[in-house]
Amino acid sequence: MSSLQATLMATPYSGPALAVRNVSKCYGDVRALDSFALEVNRGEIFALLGPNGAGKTTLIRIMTTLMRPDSGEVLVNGLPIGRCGREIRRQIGVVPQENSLDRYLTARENLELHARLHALEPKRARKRIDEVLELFGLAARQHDFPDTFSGGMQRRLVVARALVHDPAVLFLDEPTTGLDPQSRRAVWEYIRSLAGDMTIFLTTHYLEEAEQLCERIAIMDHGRLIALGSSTELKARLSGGATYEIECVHAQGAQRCADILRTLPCLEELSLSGNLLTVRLGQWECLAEVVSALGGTPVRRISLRERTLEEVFISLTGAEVRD
Ligand SMILES: Nc1ncnc2c1ncn2[C@@H]1O[C@H](COP(=O)(O)OP(=O)(O)OP(=O)(O)O)[C@@H](O)[C@H]1O
Repeated sequence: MSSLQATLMATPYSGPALAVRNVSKCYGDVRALDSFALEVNRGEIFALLGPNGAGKTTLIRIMTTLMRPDSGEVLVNGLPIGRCGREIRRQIGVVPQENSLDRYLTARENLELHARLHALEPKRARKRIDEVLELFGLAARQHDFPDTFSGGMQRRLVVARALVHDPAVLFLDEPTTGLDPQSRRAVWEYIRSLAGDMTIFLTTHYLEEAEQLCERIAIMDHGRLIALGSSTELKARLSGGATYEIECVHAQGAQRCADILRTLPCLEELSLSGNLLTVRLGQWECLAEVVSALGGTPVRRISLRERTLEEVFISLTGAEVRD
């Protein structure tokens, strides 16, 4: 162990779990990360979102010591990736996009192999493997081969494997891609149950997943951080007033209302589908004007349409499909 490692490990660390400072990485002409910066607090569940090709996997590969950045600094629990790779690998758990289980080993043997790779003392390994099998609802199937498992069970086994050595920071790269809604929710429950001491960093294409699990969400695109905050904070960034749905009892009434509402100065957008009107107002204060403009038209419901994280994501990263 170098003197730097010894000094860093001897000092109690109270800073962020992850600190990424001014990191750039190019593949030939492609700039995957461009002066990227981010801090993740200890014990936080944090999501990184971005369209295909935004640079998420590159960033995870750098933070998990699988790749060196061209420039910039990355600290994991205060340890610099360039000089303390081995110690960092001891402190992190990684759930890659692909399941990468050994199909010729049983579920338990997969966990035992991981424990040996991390040089866990056998008695401690046995206890820990029993714990994670129990925690992830896999104890009854521990002697079966992963090929006989459902997609959800295989994913749970991969997460369980990443936890065998009790990491301080857990990286999950698209943890629930390809799972049905029930299995996805089950994985969420397990992830939630880990929250507390462990820092969890996940990437996902499911915006609901980020919203359900994470205290803070970062959105990146073209290798840069473009937004950061809680889902409520991110939604509040969307400008453009308030959107209401007005459900009339009859389609004729909706058409008549649409004609009247179109004359109001505060109306920014209106769409009509059958008996449902969707109106965007410059300010929510104009709702009273809208209600009085409806006159005596029979209306079943007027409701505020909440902004979604997807709207924030699309407004920041554009609507075009990436290759
Ligand atoms: N080994 C590589 N060689 C060349 N270009 C690469 C390599 N790996 C990634 N890239 C490019 O770098 C950019 C960032 O890729 P990266 O895989 O980090 O994005 P991502 O956000 O993880 O995408 P996805 O959501 O599709 O997994 C993309 O333009 C990608 O084509």
